[in-house]
Amino acid sequence: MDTIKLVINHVYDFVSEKEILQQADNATAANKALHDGTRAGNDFLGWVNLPSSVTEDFIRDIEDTATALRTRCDVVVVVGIGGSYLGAKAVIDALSNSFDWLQHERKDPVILYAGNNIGEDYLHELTEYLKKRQFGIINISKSGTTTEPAIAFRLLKDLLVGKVGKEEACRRIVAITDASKGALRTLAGTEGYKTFVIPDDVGGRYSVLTPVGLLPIAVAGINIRELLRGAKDMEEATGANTSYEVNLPAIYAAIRNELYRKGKKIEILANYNPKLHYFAEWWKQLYGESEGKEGKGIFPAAVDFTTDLHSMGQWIQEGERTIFETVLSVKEPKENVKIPHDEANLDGLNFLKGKRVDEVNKMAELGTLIAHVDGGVPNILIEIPKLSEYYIGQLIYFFEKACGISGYMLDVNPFNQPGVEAYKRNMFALLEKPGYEAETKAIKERL
Ligand SMILES: O=P(O)(O)OC[C@H]1O[C@H](O)[C@H](O)[C@@H](O)[C@@H]1O
Repeated sequence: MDTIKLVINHVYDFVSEKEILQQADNATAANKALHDGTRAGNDFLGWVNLPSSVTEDFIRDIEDTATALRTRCDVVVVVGIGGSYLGAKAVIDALSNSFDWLQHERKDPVILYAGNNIGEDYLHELTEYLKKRQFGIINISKSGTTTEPAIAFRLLKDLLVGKVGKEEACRRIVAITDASKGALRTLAGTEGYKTFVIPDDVGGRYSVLTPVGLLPIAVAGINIRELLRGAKDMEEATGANTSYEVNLPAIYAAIRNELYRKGKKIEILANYNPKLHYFAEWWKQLYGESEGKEGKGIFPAAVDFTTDLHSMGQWIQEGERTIFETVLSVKEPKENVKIPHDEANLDGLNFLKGKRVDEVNKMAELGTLIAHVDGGVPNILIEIPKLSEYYIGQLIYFFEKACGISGYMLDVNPFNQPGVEAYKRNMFALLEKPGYEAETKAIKERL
């Protein structure tokens, strides 16, 4: 299999090869536990064999539904928060033209997002824009009770029904939620929306290869078969019996845990391709919610280079030495752009004439890697041959698998997120939600 590569020699000044090898048993046991279901959170392991268990009927259903939405809509709004939108946005942004929404004579609908914030102006501006468009909605919520998407969906549904009538609106709304529980399931049943199920044993942040990610991705015109093929190949290459030396997620998980033990408390995921910005946002949720608990866990941060070398670069080079970097390096860009000659040469850059822009980017990447390692920042490199469905599929499964292994090596349950409830309880108490009377009284006394 042609594959993404893990380059680890730039951590050796901080964690030795021997120390990495010493983690073989731990990492392999953690990987095995994900397959055997013998550790905490074993009711949320549906993602482990997901790529290899997808059926042709399922893919067709997704593709047919996507075609129906594509036929009726110029714009499709993905309503969801956290794991219910980040995976789709990560993949769509990685594989689409950067100026996608500005293209005229489009063949694919524009994908917009709502329900991932409670911004009043955002919702106003979105609904104003949609008044003039033929739009549809993919409403995604695993629990079916999350406040942010529920508010956005109320507004968008009202707008759509008012614009095209109940019957047509029903053809343009798809709900993706739990098989039986939650308000969204009930609503979809009453209204007769087309629905897809988020499997019980797949948590939100591991759900990009379920309809949660696949439907919006297919609507955007991206090949989900290739995405799944990449993920499946990575699933096969990282099975329970794969030996540690060639098990990329196990090695990555082991290194980051060793670095953490040595005081590297923050991991910065860096990219040199602006299309990967949201991939890092997806990764942040995956690792942040999975590992940040019980007073433990690496803090996942992200930067876009070279953009952020002109802002965060100073901190990374010379700030507190508690960080390490994981760099996403895309080998081959899709296009070929050469730097032109300039007669006046006022910027002094004629020495670059005729060189590809990517050559400059690659030298910035190499120069930064050397500078950061010299400055005390260990670097892990993930080489991606090119941004394609197939390799993004590999990368998704790689990071999911590594996250499960890493969480078990840290001795936490990587599949729950109890801490997320704290703000919700306070918000509901402050909003005087029925049933929260005692909490309302208690919180108001503190104000
Ligand atoms: O899909 P939903 O149930 O609406 O949840 C959406 C998101 O919000 C929750 O509060 C969790 O912290 C996330 O893990 C989840 O992805």
